[in-house]
Amino acid sequence: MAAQIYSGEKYASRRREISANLAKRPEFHDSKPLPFMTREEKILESSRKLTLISKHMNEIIDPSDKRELYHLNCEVLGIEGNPMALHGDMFIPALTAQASDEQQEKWLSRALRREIIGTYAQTELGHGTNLRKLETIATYDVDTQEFVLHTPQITALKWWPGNLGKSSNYAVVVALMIIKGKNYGPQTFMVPLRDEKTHQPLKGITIGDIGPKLAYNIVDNGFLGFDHYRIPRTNLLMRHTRVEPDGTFVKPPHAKINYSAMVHVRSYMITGQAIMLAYALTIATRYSSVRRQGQIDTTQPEVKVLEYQTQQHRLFPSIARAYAFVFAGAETVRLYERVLQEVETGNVSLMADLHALTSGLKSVVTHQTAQGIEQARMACGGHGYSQASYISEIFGVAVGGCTYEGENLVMLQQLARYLVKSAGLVQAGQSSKLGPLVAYLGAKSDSTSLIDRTPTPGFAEYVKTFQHIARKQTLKAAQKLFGFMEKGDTREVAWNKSTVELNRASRLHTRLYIVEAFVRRVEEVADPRLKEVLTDLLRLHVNYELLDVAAYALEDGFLSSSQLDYIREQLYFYLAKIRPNAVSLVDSWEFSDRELRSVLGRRDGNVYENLFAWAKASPLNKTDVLPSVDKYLKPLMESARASKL
Ligand SMILES: CCCCCCCCCCC/C=C/C(=O)SCCNC(=O)CCNC(=O)[C@H](O)C(C)(C)COP(=O)(O)OP(=O)(O)OC[C@H]1O[C@@H](n2cnc3c(N)ncnc32)[C@H](O)[C@@H]1OP(=O)(O)O
Ligand SMILES: Cc1cc2nc3c(=O)[nH]c(=O)nc-3n(C[C@H](O)[C@H](O)[C@H](O)COP(=O)(O)OP(=O)(O)OC[C@H]3O[C@@H](n4cnc5c(N)ncnc54)[C@H](O)[C@@H]3O)c2cc1C
Repeated sequence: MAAQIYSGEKYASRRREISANLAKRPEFHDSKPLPFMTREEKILESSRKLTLISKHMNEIIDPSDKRELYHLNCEVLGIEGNPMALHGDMFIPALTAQASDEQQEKWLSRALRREIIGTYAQTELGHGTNLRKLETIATYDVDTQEFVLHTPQITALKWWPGNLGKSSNYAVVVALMIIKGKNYGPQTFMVPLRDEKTHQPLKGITIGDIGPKLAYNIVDNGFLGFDHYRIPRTNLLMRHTRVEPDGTFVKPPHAKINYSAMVHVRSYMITGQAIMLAYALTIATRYSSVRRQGQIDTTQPEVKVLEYQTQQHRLFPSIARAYAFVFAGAETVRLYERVLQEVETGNVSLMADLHALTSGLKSVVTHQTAQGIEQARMACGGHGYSQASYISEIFGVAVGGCTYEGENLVMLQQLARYLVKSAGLVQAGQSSKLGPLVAYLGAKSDSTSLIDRTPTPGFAEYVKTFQHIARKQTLKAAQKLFGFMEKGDTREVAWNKSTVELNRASRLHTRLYIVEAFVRRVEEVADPRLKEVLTDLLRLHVNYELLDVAAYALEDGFLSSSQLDYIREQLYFYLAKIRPNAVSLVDSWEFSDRELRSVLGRRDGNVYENLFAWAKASPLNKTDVLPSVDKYLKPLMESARASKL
């Protein structure tokens, strides 16, 4: 199963080897539980481990293999981030996709060797979503052949970039490029921020950390201001866009090619989110198979809470989603890598498809992941609320994904643009022009679903039902938009009046894609035992998902209420059928205790002993009487007693 999760036995067994290697190297382990550390201690500890990784990485992994590096980071550094998180996730990808060969020679090679540390500085205090209205300006000075970076007002301060605050000495900065008074929109520049030797901010730079956040606090998200700060013309990233010495602008082959670092993260984060969901479910499912409370049969001992149907309903559909997301994530990464290669040869034809797909997936997956993690926390009762479970941290980190790389409700609209265009083609009788991801929009629906007509309906019936729902909603939402426009609204006003419906279409389209990705993967599985378990999980998934969106199919009679009852019964059947495999389904992700960082979710299942040992190790328990008691509580009680006398 691990080979299915990690797209092949090779990487699955490399993960095991890496974990086993690290188990023998205590210097790579957390020196104490992260929840017992202050933010400063966590940053120091993370930097220590980062240095070890840099020194010894070649002994443990193949550093050219991104997935091996990812696993090493998960084991050693964990999810709370590290001082070079953005260096790997965005700075290097931005240089790879946007710097010319010459620029790569100069900067990328140094970045890869970790001679410099970089980040991606785009968001500002006043603007994150609407990139065209960023306020940091880069004005070209023809005489000196330099760009002058400037922060004209407080809202133009860069705000949020990870590792900008304290760690990075370079950034890929996004600023509006002005040449001879003309605004050429957001462009990307390589900008030195700190002295390479002293790490002091360079003259003209104001920089610092933005303070603690919900989670992800090892990362020093930062602020940055420029005071007429000069960089050479050749610091504009020039793989696709160029500015000649005389200020002539050479257009890129695609207007949004500069957005590639964002598309990179959106493509990879689907897998990252699946893994965080699987972390929380591993903890909650293991704990639920240890925790005994209440009886189902009063003549029998108390049961494991995992025997309750409600607990299964709380956890198992999310287990199925984690599998679905990791399968969809693998497809997204393959598409991203293909588009990256094609863009190199000047072929930008798939950029729009990739953008639409990743915009939708990013939004749906992060939302459902956050919901699933929060349910996993509640599934652990009181102990889920303790940081010993580590689920609150996992939630805090994962839910950030709903906001970063484009706020979810905004990104759903990007997919909706694509769907509306496709609906326009259908309306115009040009369905043959639809891309493969939306070809179903041009097909004709059956009048009713056949879901309950055979003893075990094939997945095709479910897919057809999801297609029917997504098609109906897309055409309806597009019709709403076109209707407002026909009545005289501008496209923008009409769009705003239709966005709730448009975003519903985007979600349904994306959920259909996820179901199809799951079906595609299960169909490929050769081993019959594995196929049976995955098929059960997929059956649980399609029934749960369909029930969740059934209103769309009930309203036009595509599904009948008796079919809905059938779907419900199928769901309950598969909850029970999956129960004996539940712990194995989470164990198959093969997370070591080190990677999971959860006292509650440890593989040994000694929950109570582990929790007690953890509590005793809490810094508050180092002394019996705290200074706060000596200083305040004792005098308070003493004066109360004295006044009574
Ligand atoms: C291995 C690692 C894995 C784990 C990773 C975890 C790491 C976590 C670290 C967290 C780091 C976080 C970093 C950040 O958050 S960086 C900042 C991210 N910021 C955003 O995402 C901003 C969101 N806003 C935007 O992207 C754009 O402004 C937006 C797309 C919303 C609009 O842009 P714009 O106004 O320029 O465009 P329009 O809406 O007018 O659309 C015009 C057309 O352009 C098309 N388009 C837009 N973007 C793209 C693209 N990227 N590629 C292709 N095409 C694009 C759009 O669809 C329109 O097309 P049509 O006119 O044909 O409809
Ligand atoms: C953990 C974390 C890490 C980050 N790391 C980085 C980084 O490394 N580099 C970087 O540059 N940035 C980073 N960011 C910033 C992040 O990319 C932005 O916060 C994000 O893109 C959202 O933009 P915003 O803050 O402007 O939200 P806003 O756009 O202000 O969103 C506020 C509300 O307005 C709504 N809204 C906005 N526009 C529209 C619209 N057109 N239609 C309908 N509704 C709309 C949104 O849906 C939302 O409900 C990070 C953020 C976080 C939380």
